Amino acid sequence: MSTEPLPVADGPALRGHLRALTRSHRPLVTRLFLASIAATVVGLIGPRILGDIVQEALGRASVSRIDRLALLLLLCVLAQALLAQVGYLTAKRFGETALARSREGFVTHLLGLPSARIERAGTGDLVGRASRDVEGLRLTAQQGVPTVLNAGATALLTLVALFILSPLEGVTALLTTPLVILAVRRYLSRSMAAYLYTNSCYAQLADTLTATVEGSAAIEALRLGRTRIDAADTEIGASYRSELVTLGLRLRLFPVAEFALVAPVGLILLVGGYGYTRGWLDVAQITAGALYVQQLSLPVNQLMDWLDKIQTGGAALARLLGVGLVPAEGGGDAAPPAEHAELAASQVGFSYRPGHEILHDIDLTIRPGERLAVVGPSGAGKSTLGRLLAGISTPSRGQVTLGTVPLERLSHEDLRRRAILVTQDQHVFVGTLRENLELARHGEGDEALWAALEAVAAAEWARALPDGLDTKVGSGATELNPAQTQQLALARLVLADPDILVLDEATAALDPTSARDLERSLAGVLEGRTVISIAHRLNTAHDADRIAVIDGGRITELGTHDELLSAGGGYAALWRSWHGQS
Ligand SMILES: Nc1ncnc2c1ncn2[C@@H]1O[C@H](COP(=O)(O)OP(=O)(O)OP(=O)(O)O)[C@@H](O)[C@H]1O
Repeated sequence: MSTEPLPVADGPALRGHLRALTRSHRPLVTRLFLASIAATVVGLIGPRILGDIVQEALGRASVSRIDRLALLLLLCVLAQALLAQVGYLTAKRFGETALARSREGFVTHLLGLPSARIERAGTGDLVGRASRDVEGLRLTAQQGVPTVLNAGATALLTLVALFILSPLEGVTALLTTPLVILAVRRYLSRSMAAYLYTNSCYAQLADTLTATVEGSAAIEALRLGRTRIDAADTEIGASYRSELVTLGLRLRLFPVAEFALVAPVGLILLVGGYGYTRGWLDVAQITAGALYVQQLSLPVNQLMDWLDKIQTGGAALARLLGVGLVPAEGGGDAAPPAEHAELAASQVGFSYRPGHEILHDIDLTIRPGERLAVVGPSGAGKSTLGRLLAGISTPSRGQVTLGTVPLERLSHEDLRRRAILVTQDQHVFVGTLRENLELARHGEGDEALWAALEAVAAAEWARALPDGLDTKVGSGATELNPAQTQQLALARLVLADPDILVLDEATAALDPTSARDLERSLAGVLEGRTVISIAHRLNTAHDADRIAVIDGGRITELGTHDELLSAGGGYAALWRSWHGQS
């Protein structure tokens, strides 16, 4: 199945996000820079003092003067360690805050994603972003940001100190810099795309593995094991090749960087020696200069090392921010229509893929409190129509309105209060039975929760649970069977108390007797609400006020059971054959 990955934020969007983050944490960033600058400045005094000690020793100065200089040197080292620690902790705090904000933004956008868009993206893409990318960003934010900010400030200030000490030595230290700039530019021009590609390869691999695990029963039945292994091998091969590309980029960068760091120390000594013979430099300057250049290698090495990991973190952040580029669904701000408004579809068409319309020209008005059954052959478009009438999907053309308001213009909360879809695929969340019920409506007392369970004939088994409402249910705890899971979903629906219910084969997971029992007990609960039942048992249709027959994505018949029977069309034939059989 072809997927359409979620978007990825581009460079300007990424920079905008980082700028906004920095602006919103200005005091923290200011403290970070002040601490880094202070640590570096104090650190730069050390080599200078060491140079003076050498100079004094050569000049046969008194031992007490050298002692004083040594004590000063010790104080400088201690002060530098202390300030560097403050800088590192501040940077870590900034990194953690940035990580938390990015994660929160990601989760918020994720929850607002239209379900149809998630389906098109495939689970692997989302799982990859939520796991591998979040982890990549965590590493960068927790370790990379503090290291890079500190190392950057240290390298810059060390260079400034070198120029103040001796411009000749400063220029000498920069002789190999163009080489590094060229290598880094070459690396950066390719690395972001390469890391993005690597991440997408892993997402594709996760997709294939997830689909294999989910479909394991079908794969075993159809003997498709070899095909799935081959598919996974292909994805692993692509991931491996993408890793080779990024490894090649790193292998071309690091040797150049190493040379560019080692060479200036030798150059400074050469130039220093020549300068000393010509009287341009003294021994203190040469000693301090060589130590500064040596001192530069640690932050520059750290920067080089993290350049790579920052790219991975940047690619991860671009993918996390990309989720926010998909317009959220149900974000409408229209005023909710009056209670018990009419639900109407007018000239509705719907396509999952452009150019492949599934529903055509649907015109349907459902009165408040009406019970409508939707029947038709498999693949006719019944579930799709149910999703449109519950506001889960938005029509590709035409409108579904509640009163006068199109459903997509209602806010999430208003829509959830007014229309709910219940399908046969229900989920038990890991937690207590109470928590599972409270998902529908928070803060209800036990009485209301039991009344809801009672309404769907679930109270008996719920009371038999070891801790009643406080029993842990779901995977790894007390497992509920399909019938109980469905009853739990219906109990949630009773609590949510919407005007409109769309039941998409909601009782299909139950055996016929339990289904009929449940439908009977639900009848009281459904009283007064608009109910659209997508039915595969024709008795549901028989009990409805009206029946819509869908065939080939169109409403082919619409009327009461008796009207459709006397019309002698497809429904009448279906009813006769079903009734004959039963
Ligand atoms: N997520 C999807 N992406 C692409 N096509 C889809 C998707 N869901 C359904 N379809 C296609 O849309 C058409 C209508 O599907 P739908 O599930 O609405 O029919 P249905 O009448 O409810 O079928 P059934 O009774 O078998 O559930 C089918 O051809 C189906 O393959």
